[in-house]
Amino acid sequence: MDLPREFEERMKKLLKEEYESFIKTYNEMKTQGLRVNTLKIDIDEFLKISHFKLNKVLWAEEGFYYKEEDKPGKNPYHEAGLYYIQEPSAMAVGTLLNPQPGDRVLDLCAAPGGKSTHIAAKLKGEGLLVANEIYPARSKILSQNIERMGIKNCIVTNESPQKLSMKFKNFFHRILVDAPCSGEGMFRKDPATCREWSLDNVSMCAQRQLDILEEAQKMLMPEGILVYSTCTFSHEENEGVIEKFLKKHPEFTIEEVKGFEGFSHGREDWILSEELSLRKTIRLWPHKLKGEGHFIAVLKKQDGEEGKIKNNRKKIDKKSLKYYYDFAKQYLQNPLEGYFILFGDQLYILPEGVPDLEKLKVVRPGLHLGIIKKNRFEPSHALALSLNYKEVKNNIFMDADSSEIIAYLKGESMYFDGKRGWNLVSVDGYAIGWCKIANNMLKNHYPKGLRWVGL
Ligand SMILES: C[S@@+](CC[C@H](N)C(=O)[O-])C[C@H]1O[C@@H](n2cnc3c(N)ncnc32)[C@H](O)[C@@H]1O
Repeated sequence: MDLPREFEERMKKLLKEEYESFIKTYNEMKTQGLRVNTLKIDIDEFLKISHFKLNKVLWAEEGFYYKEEDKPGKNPYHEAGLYYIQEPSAMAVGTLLNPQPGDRVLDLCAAPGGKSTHIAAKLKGEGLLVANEIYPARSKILSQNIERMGIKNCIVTNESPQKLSMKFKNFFHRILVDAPCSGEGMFRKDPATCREWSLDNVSMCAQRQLDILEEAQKMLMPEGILVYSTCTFSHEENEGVIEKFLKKHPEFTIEEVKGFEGFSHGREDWILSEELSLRKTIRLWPHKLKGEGHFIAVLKKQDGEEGKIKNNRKKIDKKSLKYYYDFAKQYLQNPLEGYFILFGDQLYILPEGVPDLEKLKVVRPGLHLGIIKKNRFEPSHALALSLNYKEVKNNIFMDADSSEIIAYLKGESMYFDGKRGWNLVSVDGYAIGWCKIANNMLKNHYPKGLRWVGL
């Protein structure tokens, strides 16, 4: 790989005798991983049904290395949300954040959603996840990934950290700042980051990271946990940012966390700091473990006030839900219930404990159920992916290695002898989308934007 000269020189100076083994990794293959979505399938069952050649990632029980030839990105199980393709080192962040069912968690820099979907799996459907992304186009991709993984208790916002912190004062039990960074740890995975690297950019990133952390800390409850992570090696963006943050916020301390084989500690000596607790931060190096470069700091807020959040939301008039209930009676074993909310004609169920979202740009205020049309209800793709086939009355089952499932994913209509009306299509028993049956024809409702092309 063609690395920036200044980057190589810096790393040589810092790593000294370790440099040779570090630099050799750039001639090796990048590591690739997938994380089983335990919201939909348990790990043993996944290992039984998938024919991938997988090896365990040490620091994430749901994480596995896969082999390129298995092409897990182009597989019906992927579309059914049975796993998320995630760089193995990145899985350490969810492990160390360690969210508990019932927690309120904020993922402040969330797109495309690797860590958010990991957090959601750990919440096991209980509690609240707010997944935020500042760029509109990226927030849509984040929302799609949340939906594919069948997550019900997540709202997706498209806001700046400043705007969010005005709303959610001292509200979250756990916050993740997976900060935008110079990406030095991802050069093998993403050569574009390598081309864009400069020392000026490193400094700019460090300032932006501090600004983001400043907003994040306002939203954390006392005793809450704030995890800061980057995928870069630069000490300015790692130990440097944490040192500056702690100086300004003595109410935070660095937590001692469970290490895993291959993890290294932070380098306070690289920023000439006497703050020895910086050693408790974690570094993941490609020459010491099977993964790309990462930095993780787990911080705890010792004191402060707990926030009170108002919720003046009016309950929705049940009459406007008539078409939803007609649909649910005809097609679901039991109607999904909860706190309903209508955004225009789009119907959602809000997760529990969501405060008033007024004045925020909300991409997805919870589980999208569908659209209330003039005289009927049309179920959403998100609803399909959040269901188990046992919750639905009409089902169509397809095998993962059948030509039918490929045709379905390509958006084709086909002859099919099934029950009239809406049917849930499943691959090996895992929901993948809707179709409608009429006159022995299957009308395909797999979303246009997700359809497979060129196979
Ligand atoms: C490292 S990526 C996040 C990856 C994500 N957590 C995951 O695991 O899939 C950082 C994200 O921060 C966003 N970002 C950029 N500038 C930002 C800012 N000023 N405030 C908050 N987020 C920002 C980027 O658009 C990007 O999506």
